[in-house]
Amino acid sequence: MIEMSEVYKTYPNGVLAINGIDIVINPGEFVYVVGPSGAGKSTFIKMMYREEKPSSGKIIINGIDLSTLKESKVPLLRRSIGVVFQDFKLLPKLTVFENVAFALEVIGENPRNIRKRVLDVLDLVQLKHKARFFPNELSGGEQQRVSIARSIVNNPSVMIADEPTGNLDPDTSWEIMHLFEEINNRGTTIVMATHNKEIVNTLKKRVIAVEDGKIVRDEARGEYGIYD
Ligand SMILES: Nc1ncnc2c1ncn2[C@@H]1O[C@H](COP(=O)(O)OP(=O)(O)OP(=O)(O)O)[C@@H](O)[C@H]1O
Repeated sequence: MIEMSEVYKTYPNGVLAINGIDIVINPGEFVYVVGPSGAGKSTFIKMMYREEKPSSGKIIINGIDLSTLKESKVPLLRRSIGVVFQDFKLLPKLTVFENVAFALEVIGENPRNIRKRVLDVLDLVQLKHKARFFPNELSGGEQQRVSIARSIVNNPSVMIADEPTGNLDPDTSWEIMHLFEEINNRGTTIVMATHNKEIVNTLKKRVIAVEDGKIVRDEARGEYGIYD
């Protein structure tokens, strides 16, 4: 479960990015975060994986209180949260297999388990046959599928995605969305910031709209709204 209460965030330059947010996201939900550019969507989701800290308020993820979480415990939190970005963030000098395996190597998993788990998730994203390729040998959609595989290899209960289809063409965006749906159907909670109106209005999910750092709309099967 994700819970925020009375969360505010002011950046060091004085910008008030989050202006009082209260929200509960239950296990297994699929939530879109929408709103105009600069509304605070990225800040909102960055606080969920402790990329940013709130200036005040409480954030609890899977029972972990992020406001009191020590810096040394952040890696532990990140293991229960998969993160996917618009620009994939793959390591260019590592193969597809190595990019995905990396997340398990750092936690000291044994090599046999790593191999099995990595091949399982590459199978899920249909890229097992490209395990030895390097990121620059893949299309954008394939790179995003690798980054999704990497984000779920630890079996996280929560997946956070910031504009995951932002760099992809419409057909590829749909493929990626179907993959997210499949992952969600297996029980993973998904919170996704997106500007993709067509997807939000077609693949109906809970919609949280953020404007000026506040939640202005929260609907069970919502619409994108009138943002660009
Ligand atoms: N690191 C930072 N330091 C200072 N101000 C920031 C920082 N990151 C974001 N901001 C500001 O905080 C506000 C919210 O930004 P945020 O990136 O959360 O918006 P967003 O809704 O994700 O926008 P977009 O849709 O364009 O990605 C904006 O005014 C932005 O300029």
